[in-house]
Formats: sequence, C-alpha cells, structure tokens
Amino acid sequence: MDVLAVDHPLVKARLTVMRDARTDNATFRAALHELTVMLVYEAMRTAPVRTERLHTPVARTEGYWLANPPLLVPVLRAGLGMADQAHKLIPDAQMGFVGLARDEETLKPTPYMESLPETLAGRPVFVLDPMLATGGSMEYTIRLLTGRGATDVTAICALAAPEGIEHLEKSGLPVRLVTASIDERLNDSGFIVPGLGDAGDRQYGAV
Ligand SMILES: O=P(O)(O)OC[C@H]1O[C@H](OP(=O)(O)OP(=O)(O)O)[C@H](O)[C@@H]1O
Ligand SMILES: O=c1cc[nH]c(=O)[nH]1
Ligand SMILES: [Mg+2]
Repeated sequence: MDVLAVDHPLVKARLTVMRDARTDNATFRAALHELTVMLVYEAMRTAPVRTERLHTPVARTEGYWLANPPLLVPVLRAGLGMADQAHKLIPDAQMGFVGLARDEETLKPTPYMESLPETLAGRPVFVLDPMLATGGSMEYTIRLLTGRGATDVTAICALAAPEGIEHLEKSGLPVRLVTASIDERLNDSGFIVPGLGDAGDRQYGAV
C-alpha cells in the first residue's frame, strides 16, 4: 500500500494543537480544518488535469482543470470536520456520507448511515476520517465503495496507527493513505498512542 506521511512544519504545528489535551473544541476544529487543507492538497498532487487554451487579458495561455474530481466521503462523526475544507479545495467534487460508530468493547464499527452514488466505476474516492486506529472502520467504508465499483480510493487521516496500516495492507483493498503522522501504537482500549483522544468528542463533545 502506498503510504504518504506528510512531513511539513505547518502540518506538525496543527497536529500539535490537536494533540494537546488543553485545546478546546473550537480550536481543535479549526486546527483540523487547516490540517485537512494540507492533506488534501498533498493527496491531489498527482490528480490528472485537462488542459485548454484560454485568453488572459494579456495573452493566450494554457488553462488547467481537474479531469476527474474525486468523490469526497467523510465518515461521521469525526470526518465531518474535514468535509467542508476538502470541498472548498475541490469545489467540483461530489460528496457521499458514511456514518459509523466503533463499539467500545469489540472495537468493531457499527454502521448507521450510508449515502453514496450507486456506481463508482472510474471515479476516484477520498475517504475523510481523522483517525485510522484498528482500521476496522476504514475497511468497512472501503468495502462499501469497492462494492459499488471503486478501484481508486485514498484514505485521508490526521493520524494512523501502525496496526491500522497493517490491517489495510492485509485486506488487499485498493487504497493509498495520506496522513499527518504514523503514531506509535494502539493502547488496550484501541486508542492511538500518543494520539489525540476521541476525534469526534474533541470536535463535538462526548456522546
Ligand atoms: O480504526 P478504528 O479502530 O475503526 O477506529 C477509527 C474510528 O473511530 C473514530 O470514530 P468513532 O467510532 O469514535 O465515531 P465518532 O466519529 O462518532 O466519534 C474515528 O473517527 C474512526 O471512524
Ligand atoms: O485514538 C482513537 C482511536 C479511534 N478513534 C478515535 O477517535 N481516537
Ligand atoms: Mg469517536
């Protein structure tokens, strides 16, 4: 699996704000918004473009448009905090939604929402979820997408645990990962260490 850990001082600085237990919900959301812009920017680096000649007020030149904008799929709740910023960067993108809650005992994802286009053949998909922990939620989401014909999926995550990366690698699913950090490990409760806690709760409050 292709894994890109974006190594940049601005990425590290936003992530530090998110990791800090003293950061309040609003500041956490703002840092995730800014981090998302940087991760999506990197994820789009290799996106195909279509060119067309145009006139500036001064001369003729080449213009560039995205040839095949990705479908954006935030995984609720926590991925909602990445959706608007990704959409601002790629205004032509369509958006789908998946809602999952991880069972605190079994660590398995429980689905509660799915709103996706019927067919995804030939369409790149960006899954937006700040956390790749065991990898169960991401695997579930990608299987929904491949079931509709997707063959080109990018997981965009603020943090990834080595266990989650290994899980996706073993799954054989067609996915690449763009992340701000590969952390040390999971703890006994399935939380990423050092991590940032529960990304949904840190944005919206505990449920
Ligand atoms: O890799 P995994 O072990 O599956 O864990 C990762 C999942 O856990 C978090 O969601 P959570 O279930 O806490 O839901 P929430 O976004 O509503 O808080 C996170 O946003 C991922 O979706
Ligand atoms: O550390 C973790 C692991 C799963 N989900 C989170 O929100 N945080
Ligand atoms: Mg949560």
